[in-house]
Amino acid sequence: MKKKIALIQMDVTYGDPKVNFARVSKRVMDAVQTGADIVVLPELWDTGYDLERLDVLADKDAKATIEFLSDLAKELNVVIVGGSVAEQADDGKRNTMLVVDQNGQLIHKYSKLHLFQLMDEHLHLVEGQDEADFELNGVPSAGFICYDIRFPEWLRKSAVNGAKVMYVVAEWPKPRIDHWRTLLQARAIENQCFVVACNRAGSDPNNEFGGMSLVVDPWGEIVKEGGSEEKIILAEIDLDKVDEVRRRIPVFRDRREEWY
Ligand SMILES: O=C(O)CCC(=O)C(=O)O
Repeated sequence: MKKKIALIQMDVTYGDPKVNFARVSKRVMDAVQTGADIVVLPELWDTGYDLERLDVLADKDAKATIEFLSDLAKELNVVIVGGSVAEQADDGKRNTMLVVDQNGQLIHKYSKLHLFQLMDEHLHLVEGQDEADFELNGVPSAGFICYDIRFPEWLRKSAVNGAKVMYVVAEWPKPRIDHWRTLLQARAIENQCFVVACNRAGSDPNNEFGGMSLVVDPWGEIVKEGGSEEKIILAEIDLDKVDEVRRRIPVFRDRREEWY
């Protein structure tokens, strides 16, 4: 089964959801023109890392964002792996991923499990308590947010549960972009699945972001990769490759679970 996926490697205007919603609308329309079945947005595409002002900026229960993404998905008949947005939940603010299908149904909501202290997330956000796994039109999938990829055991859990595609959304800074690429390739190789990773471009008052969104296949080969600028990256993936690689080197059969 083949799927066309567009990664929207976009800039994010700091602390200005209105501008960012308009930008996403336009970019998703452009992505659909390229023939994509699935579009992927980056992390915190609504507010950027303006964490100090989340009291006024965060979306209550992500309600307005869910409505916006659902309408867009339904109108354009496309799945949106909606990056993440700043959510005002009952117990605090969260960095929350939303996935809507082509009918506009919300099929997954996941708040970032591992907060990144280097960018002060722990001072402003509460940790997520959600599972990463979801099923997208019959395909076992999982979603992760940025720093999550430094925790291989967290992604492994989803692979053991059967995930064939792992979506990663990020605002990953340029100075550590080599880590980004290496970690994503490693996660794809060890879990023998597709890794579809969308990072933002541009900069904010504190960081320059690295772009380099990429799609890695279950053998670790790079299917498509962006540069550092704003860009829509279109990749075609063949899901049969997951079973092919898992048959060739049956890592999941050979695991010695009793030892770890
Ligand atoms: O782990 C890193 O180096 C970057 C993580 C990050 O930027 C984030 O989680 O927002």
